[in-house]
Parts: sequence; structure tokens; C-alpha cells
Amino acid sequence: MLQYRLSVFLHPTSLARSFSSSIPRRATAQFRIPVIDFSKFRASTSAQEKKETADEIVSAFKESGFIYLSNHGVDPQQVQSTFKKSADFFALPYDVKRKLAWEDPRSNRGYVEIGRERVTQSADPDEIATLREKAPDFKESMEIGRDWDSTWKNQWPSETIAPGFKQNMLDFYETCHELHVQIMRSIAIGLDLQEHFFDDKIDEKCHNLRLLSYPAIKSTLLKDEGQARAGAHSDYGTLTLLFQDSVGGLEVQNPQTGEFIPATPIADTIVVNVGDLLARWSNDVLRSTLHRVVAPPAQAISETESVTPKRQSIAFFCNPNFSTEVSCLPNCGDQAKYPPVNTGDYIVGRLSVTYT
Ligand SMILES: O=C(O)CCC(=O)C(=O)O
Ligand SMILES: [Fe+2]
Repeated sequence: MLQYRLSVFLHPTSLARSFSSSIPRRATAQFRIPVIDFSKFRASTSAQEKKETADEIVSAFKESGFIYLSNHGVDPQQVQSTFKKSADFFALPYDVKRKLAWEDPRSNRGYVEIGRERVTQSADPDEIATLREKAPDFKESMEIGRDWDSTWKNQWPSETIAPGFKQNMLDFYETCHELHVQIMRSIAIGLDLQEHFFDDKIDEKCHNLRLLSYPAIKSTLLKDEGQARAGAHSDYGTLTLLFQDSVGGLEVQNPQTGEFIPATPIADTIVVNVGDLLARWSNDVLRSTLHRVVAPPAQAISETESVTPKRQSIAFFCNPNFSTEVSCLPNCGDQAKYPPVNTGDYIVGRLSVTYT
């Protein structure tokens, strides 16, 4: 992974502070994706010290719903090898990948070719179908779920075709699950709940590891109305852990102004954002924020044409246990805004309208 290093603690807009001290104050104050150092939280036995980090995380999730997490404890070599195995997988012939095709939202496992998904905020299946036809997301993905499910099986490529792929992804899945537990503990503390409040509600690893590949594309094709690498959407679960390469293109919407702000890659950090179920669990105290992937600065290939470079990212979508009932948490207002919902029903419902 070639990411450029930025020594900033706050990442307010497309321009990091260290790049420019001339950003108007108002512009930077409005919307921030802070870089939060997780090392103390992980190492400390002092409740006070843990609370300081927890408060930082919860206050960022209340404001923007997005943070960059640094010193998160995930070995950079593991991240790098996951990116490499992912790139090798997407480089396989289409005929090989096609045999591993994603088939069912209840399974949510397998290879998704370009054009099959159109992420959007709409809940109307007809509207989504129209959007998908007009402007499908320009990406392919490989979806991996927990491997021991009795009903749904992961669509692994064979060892001969993709040596080490399966073991790498299983190990990475575990690593991300453990980080999810840690961050949820910090959220519990930040919401003045007992530190282990979420533990038994998120221990069945009902997550989804998504390897993403955005192929290089002529920039003109991304300029059409509504067309993006991934359309504006929010995520469905508790938290998303997003690992991105150095290309850029992820943008996050400032809910106050509607403006999309680049979430520029910062080396060795993980972008962590709140999903819809956690927002709902917290009665909207924590914010699930719209985001999208657009073209980063293009490279010219001729006098008249330019090409948007390929991009890779890895999203780990964390969920509560599918049996967990999500209903308004303590300390999140007197009046519940939403009726209780079963996690499995909710996630499968959201997935079934976004795919073709
Ligand atoms: O590729 C990215 O940076 C973001 C992907 C994303 O938001 C998603 O798959 O939900
Ligand atoms: Fe997303």
C-alpha cells in the first residue's frame, strides 16, 4: 500500500492543516474527520484514560460520524498482504470470478461484478432499479461472511487459483472483529454505559468483509449525471472499518451544508464510520453520514482524454449478532424515535434492494 504520510491530528477538509494555514477558520471548524489515537485506550487499565479517548470518539461520531483511527493495533503487514491478495483475486480471469458469483442477500457472499450494485439512500426498489440501469456503481467486489455458518457458505476461489487467499481473509476477518469489539467498548464508555455493554450483542461475528476494486476508467464516463464509483449512501450496520489505498476519492457529506468533503487517505489509519443500525440504536445521537466514492484527480492520456486511476479499498462492515434486537439505548433520550428491529431482518432487507 502506497499511502502518503500526513502528520496531522485533525483532518478537517480536503486540505490537511499542515498543507495550508490559510484555510478560512469557518470552513475548517464546520466539519472535521478527526484523527484519533487509539493506543492509550488499548493499553490502559485506567478508567479515566480510557474515558478520554472514548469521549473523543463519541463526540466525533456525534458530529460527523467519521474518524480516522491511528495506532489501532492492526499490523500494517497484515493490511498490506490483504490488499495484495485482493489485487491478485481481482486480476483473475472474469470466467473464474463469475463462478463465485454473489447470489442471495441472506448470504451476502461472493463476487459482485461491475454494475450489479447501486448503493443509494433510496428505499424504493423501482427507483433503485432505474438508478442501477442508468448509473451503476463502477466497481467490483468480493464479499466474505463468517465462514462457519451452517446455511451460507463463502465462495472461496480454489487454493490452486488463489493460494493463501482464504487463510489471509479469515485471519483479517478475526482481526477486524476484535477491533470492532474494542471500538464498541469505547462507544459504551463514551455513552456512559458499562464498558462491556455491547459485548454479548456483537460476539457472533455476523460481519461482512468486502474487498473492493475500482478499475481504471476514462474520466468522461464518471462525469455523467449521477455516476460515481460508488453512489452516495450510508452503511447499514454498527461501524465500518475502511482501509483505503493512496488514490483517494472517498467523500463524506457535511450534514449541515450538504457539501461533500474528501476523506483523503492518511497512511496507517483506518477510516471508521457509524452505520445506520448504530445510529438507530443510539436514537440518532451517533450519526450515520452519507458518503460516496468519486473520481480522484485524473491522469491525462491524450490531449482530449484523461483516465481515472484504479483504486482498491477494503471495507469491514460490522454488525450486531443477527439475533440482537436493536432498540433505543439507555442514555440516548427519553423518547425512542424508532421501533425495535431485529438485526438480521434489517440487514437482509437493506441488501435485497441494492443488488440485482
Ligand atoms: O471504497 C471506499 O472508500 C468506500 C466504500 C464504501 O463506502 C462502501 O462500500 O460502503
Ligand atoms: Fe459505505
